[in-house]
Amino acid sequence: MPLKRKIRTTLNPDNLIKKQKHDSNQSIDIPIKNCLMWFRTDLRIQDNIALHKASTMIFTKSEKSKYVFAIYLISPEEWRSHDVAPTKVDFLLRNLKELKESLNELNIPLIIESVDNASDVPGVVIDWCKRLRISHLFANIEYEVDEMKRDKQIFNLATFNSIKLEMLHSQCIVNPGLLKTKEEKPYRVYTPFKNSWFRYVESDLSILEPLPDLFPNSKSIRISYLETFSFKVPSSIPGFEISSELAKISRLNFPAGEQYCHSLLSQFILQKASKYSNARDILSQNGTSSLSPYLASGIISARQCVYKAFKANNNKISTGNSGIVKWIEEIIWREFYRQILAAFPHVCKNMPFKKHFKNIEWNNEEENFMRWCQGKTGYPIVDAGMRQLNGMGWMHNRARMIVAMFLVKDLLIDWRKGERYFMNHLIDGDFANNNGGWQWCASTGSDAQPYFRIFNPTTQSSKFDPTGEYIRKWVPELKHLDSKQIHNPFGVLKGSEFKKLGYPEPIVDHQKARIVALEKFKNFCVRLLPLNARERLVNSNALPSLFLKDVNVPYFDYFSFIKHVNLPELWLSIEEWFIHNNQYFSMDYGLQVEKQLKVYKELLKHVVDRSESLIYNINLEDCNYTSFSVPFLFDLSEVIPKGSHLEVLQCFTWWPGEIFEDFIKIFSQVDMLILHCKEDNEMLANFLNVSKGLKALRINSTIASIPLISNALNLKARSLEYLEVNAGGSISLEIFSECDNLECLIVTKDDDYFLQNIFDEIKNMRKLSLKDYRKINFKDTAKIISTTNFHLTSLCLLWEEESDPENFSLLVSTIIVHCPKLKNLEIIFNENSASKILSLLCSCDKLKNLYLRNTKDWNIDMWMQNLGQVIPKTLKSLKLQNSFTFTLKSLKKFLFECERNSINGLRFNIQDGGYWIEEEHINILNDSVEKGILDASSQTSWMDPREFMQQVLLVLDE
Ligand SMILES: Cc1cc2nc3c(=O)[nH]c(=O)nc-3n(C[C@H](O)[C@H](O)[C@H](O)COP(=O)(O)OP(=O)(O)OC[C@H]3O[C@@H](n4cnc5c(N)ncnc54)[C@H](O)[C@@H]3O)c2cc1C
Repeated sequence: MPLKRKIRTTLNPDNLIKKQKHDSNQSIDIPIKNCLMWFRTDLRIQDNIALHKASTMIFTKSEKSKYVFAIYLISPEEWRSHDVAPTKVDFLLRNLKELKESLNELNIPLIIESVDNASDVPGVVIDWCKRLRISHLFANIEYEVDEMKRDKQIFNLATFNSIKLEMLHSQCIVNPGLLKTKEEKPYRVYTPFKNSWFRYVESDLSILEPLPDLFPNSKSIRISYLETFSFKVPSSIPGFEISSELAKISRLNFPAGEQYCHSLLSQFILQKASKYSNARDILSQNGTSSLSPYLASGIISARQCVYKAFKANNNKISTGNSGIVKWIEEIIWREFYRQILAAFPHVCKNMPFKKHFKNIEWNNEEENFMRWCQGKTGYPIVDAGMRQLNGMGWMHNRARMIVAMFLVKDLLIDWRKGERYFMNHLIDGDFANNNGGWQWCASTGSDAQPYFRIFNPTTQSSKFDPTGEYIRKWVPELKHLDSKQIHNPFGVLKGSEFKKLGYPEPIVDHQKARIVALEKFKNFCVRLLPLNARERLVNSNALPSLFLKDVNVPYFDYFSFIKHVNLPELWLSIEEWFIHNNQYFSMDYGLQVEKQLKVYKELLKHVVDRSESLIYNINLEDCNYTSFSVPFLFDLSEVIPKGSHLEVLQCFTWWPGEIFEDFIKIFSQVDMLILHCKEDNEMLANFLNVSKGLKALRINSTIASIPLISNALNLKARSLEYLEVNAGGSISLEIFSECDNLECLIVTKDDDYFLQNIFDEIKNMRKLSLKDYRKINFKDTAKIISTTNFHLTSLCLLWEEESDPENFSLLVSTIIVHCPKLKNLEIIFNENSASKILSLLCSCDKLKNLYLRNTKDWNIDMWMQNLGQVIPKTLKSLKLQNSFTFTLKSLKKFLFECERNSINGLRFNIQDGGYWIEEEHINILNDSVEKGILDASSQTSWMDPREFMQQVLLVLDE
């Protein structure tokens, strides 16, 4: 029997609403007497759906003797069991006072009653209903499991007492449960949820409009029910007291009341929202809205927030000002986590969203946990975050992510302990967001960080608190440190200086902790057909126990296996590996085995189902078209949705046309293409003709004429931004004269055509690379460079033979004049041109990477000694081909000059190790690494399609 997921349908909020409707259809309509509004996490009068409904019901009946009452129950036991922070209770009480006053102006009394036992809550509400002659009880839904259980009891009690309970959705703009995947399932991944959310709201923008103002009660209520106006809001609750200092800070940072909250929102939208995209991550900047306490307690609705943003964004919601859209997307995260809570109630029961993570063995070392809580871990950024939480009851989002990740991945402490500590201290403690945030950081949640992504706290610190201002504010022991020392004082300062700070040493070594964490988590995210997935399937009788053998590639019949496997369950175990692989699904190597393909295809279906926004990366280079992989590839259109986005396609032109016919049905866009041309292919040409895009193209190994493909590429030429031609011969290169937008051109193997045509108009060129040229000379190259309009940042000029030595000075002076932004230079030179290279270096004051090459062995002793004097301070990497040799003396002189010239952290690399290098060379180099002049490094040359894509992006994003 396959595994079945148990879902507790009775606690689904929509079921509760359906039940209300069902029961009310069956009972006689209850005559309206008075209405009671039960406030819970919705302490506002504006845009409060339940309150509005109650008020409208009384007003439309226009009966002066019928009224709306309001009630709030103080329930310390419930608060304790949900770890509500004292500072949040204080905030609630302050807001209750404001709410009471606002209601008072509408002649609505607010009854406040304390209930000692949580189980008494339903009875107390119904008692009040009886006392006040309530016929209709209104409340907004709370999605947590305990709250839903409580409301179910109230519903039964109310029905028994002939009171109609109306529960309404008011926490979200798009109610949980409304948006579903194509398979009618709740979303588990944020991005498709967000896209669907935008589509839904954009289809009817009136959803965003807040409700109109409330109708007041008739003043006569003050005569008939005077005593109900006399309730007082207590100023504190025993067991939830806070220190006077925290009370002061809390009042200063988070004043109470709807009015204040709306002025905060307006100020944010007016002054900060447009810069939100960048400012939101900088810890010392007050770049976020600080509205979370108000949203968490319902002082403001999400709809009011988004409506204001929408108006400021010229009535746009998913487009327009990027800062505003980003902010709206954060509110959508809030909606996402609420729908997760409603659809997967097991998250409320201390369970990870991905249940297979429940068996991780945590270290849970109490001492480490205490130090984390107190902000004494020795990692300044973590400590600053925790001290901000302890000091003001709130923490910046970036800091929340850093400290949470640190607790789980560096200290290997159960995320639930952190989640609880947060709830116990946050003024904005909100179960859905907190649980979602923690599970995201712990990699156990819906759309969580993959387990192998572990924040380095020191890097995070220098990136998001570059000046150290945030750390200085919260960790005063470090306030005198400069912006370099402050992120890692233990690593940077001398022992004695560090001791003087009175600040703790790091409790763990991040690098070691990272490795341990990876091992721990890896057990839960195994590769194809993982043991634990097999175990689960065996335990649930989905598979016979012979499948339990711990072998990497199990020897069993995949076909019968697949019949037994419950793929959605298996999917849970391997989802990290697929989906979080940068959102790319790569169909490459390992496709040869028919049975494996079958599994692969089934899994692909599940990958696709779970991520609408999946981007495909197809590498057909390794496929053998006589093998089984072909039928599988022909079927792709059954699996991959129409209109999908193909980011990189790597293929041979001799692949069967049917494959490309399939691609035409599926992909509407191809961004990058790596083409191995051997012959023409009509279907591939058709596919290129109908697909949009094509920013980058690499052509390899042309030996035959390919007019159809050439024509297709011709039409794409205008959009090309990156072009790499590693093919000589018969490809028709005329197309490239159309490449007006080209930013990067790499040509190996020459073709006369380039000389005459392509270089006329390359004004946008930022990277130019000419390799293995025979016919081109320095003069022509200089001419080409002079047309690039001063944009070039990378230049690579490699010839097999130097064909034009006399024009080398012209080339160098052209580079000097026309390449003021040059950052990367790769060039061949010899004895004759050596001095020119030195003068070139003198003028390249932005150079970062320099690769010097030669085609034959050459001793560069003299030259090397001068090199240290001229290399720019910006240089970070110097590579020499191993055909250059030099003595120890010149190496020392070079390093001495580098030191004198204040060169720091230069990566010095002799390609392929340099076979002539002796031990003494190595010792000298190591010495310089220790002194900080050099930085050790290595290099690789192999490049797979993913790297190709990264290289393209790097050039285009520069
Ligand atoms: C480990 C962890 C725990 C968290 N615990 C809580 C919590 O208990 N309560 C809480 O409200 N938020 C929580 N968050 C989310 C987020 O950190 C806060 O909402 C945000 O810092 C509040 O500041 P702001 O109001 O200035 O946010 P803004 O950046 O101005 O965002 C506006 C609103 O969008 C919502 N929002 C923003 N980011 C998120 C997010 N990542 N997830 C869900 N909603 C978001 C919040 O309601 C927020 O008020 C947590 C995040 C993490 C990583």
